[in-house]
Amino acid sequence: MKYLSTRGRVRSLSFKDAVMMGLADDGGLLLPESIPQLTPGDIAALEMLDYPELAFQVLSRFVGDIPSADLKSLIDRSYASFTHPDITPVVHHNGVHILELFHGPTLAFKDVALQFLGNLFEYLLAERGEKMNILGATSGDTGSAAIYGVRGKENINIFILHPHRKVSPIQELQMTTVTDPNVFNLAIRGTFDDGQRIVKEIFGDLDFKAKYALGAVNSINWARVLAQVVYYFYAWGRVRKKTDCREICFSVPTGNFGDIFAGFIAKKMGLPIRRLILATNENNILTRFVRQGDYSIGAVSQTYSPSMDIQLASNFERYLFYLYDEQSGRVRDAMSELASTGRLAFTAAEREKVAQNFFAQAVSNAETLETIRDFHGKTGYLLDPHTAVGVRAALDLGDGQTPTVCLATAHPAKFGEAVQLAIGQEPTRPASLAGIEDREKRCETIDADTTAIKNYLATHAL
Ligand SMILES: N[C@@H](CCOP(=O)(O)O)C(=O)O
Repeated sequence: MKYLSTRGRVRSLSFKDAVMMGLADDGGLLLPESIPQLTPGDIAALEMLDYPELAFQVLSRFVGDIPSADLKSLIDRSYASFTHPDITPVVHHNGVHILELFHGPTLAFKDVALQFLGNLFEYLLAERGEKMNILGATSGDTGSAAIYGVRGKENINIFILHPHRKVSPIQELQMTTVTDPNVFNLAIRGTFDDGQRIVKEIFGDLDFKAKYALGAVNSINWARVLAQVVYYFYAWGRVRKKTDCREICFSVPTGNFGDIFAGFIAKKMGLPIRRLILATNENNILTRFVRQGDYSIGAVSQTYSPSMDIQLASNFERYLFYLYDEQSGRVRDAMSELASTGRLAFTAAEREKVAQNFFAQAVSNAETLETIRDFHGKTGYLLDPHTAVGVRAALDLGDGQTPTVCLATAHPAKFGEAVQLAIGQEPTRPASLAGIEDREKRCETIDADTTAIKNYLATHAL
């Protein structure tokens, strides 16, 4: 399996080189040259595998250059830190199937890929005798998951930018209370979009990237998306066992388009996904794209689901590559139009193609709280605000026949304020959060300025 860039100027990379490159050197995002196709028989054979074995079966179709025993061992170690024996269990309430993705060390779906990526980086660096400085941006969940994935690891420093006072208090503490010497938290005076832009600008300076051996943990890194493809297959097997369904829908709360793009890849591989329901909060650029063909960047709003407070979705570029029939020249033109005008428009034929894969809904703050309250009232099950956005969209857009799996992307305890507003009491905290407010903290506040961040990196890099 070889990898190419959406912008067409990087080709024929091995999986390992694609992981190390992170953002493609031509500014695009890396994708496999072809998507492995599974027959119904292949899919049936995956249905009841346990999570690590399933992960091995899915990943090995995309990874051509890591010996099987090593890949298996990386996968096993990555999921050993999860607190649920099923890793990503599916629970069923009131006809809604909920895929719980929050049983990793930082209580969000990001752990599923970032525990693996942390171990993979360690493995590749040891093999190459190299060091790495990871640079990432977070709107709340990627940061702590990435930090936990590499804290204390040799030959890796990690620098995470989060928007100052725009993540939940628990999300902030999960990052800033990790005081291992290789972890650097930077609270930027700006939004997540500023952080993501800065990260891309710095990766785009190829001399700087090479000099400081930069590595990417955001979903610009293909390994992130790939590891997330696995749980779509996992949920399919569990829901099929329960309902004997022939097709399935997924409702995915999304901001950066990475999680739902993983579902799109699963569908391209042959998983019988009838609908991918894209659920946004009031930052509704992706919903406007699906519903009206209007992809125009607005100002970022702060909502009760801060991890999705994003305008410019990174992985949208990967989707454009397929929407434009894999013509990288068209992707290049679109990305430069977006950079200069802040918007993209789509033809009727393109909109029709989008509609074959996606339904979309934007869920307001008030609807988010209402959904947490109603669902809790009816079932006793507590949704976090991001999951509530997805559940609301699923209830409104499901076809009433095909089972819909809602991705539960985070534990409600990460968002105490929203839960308190919805049901009048704080969520019960898992053991990992006990006393988190009292722990030592380390974080610096810095302007959302590329040069300032580069200077910081140059001073603190390995
Ligand atoms: N929602 C994310 C934003 C970064 O997205 P990523 O998937 O590219 O890492 C977060 O919680 O940080």
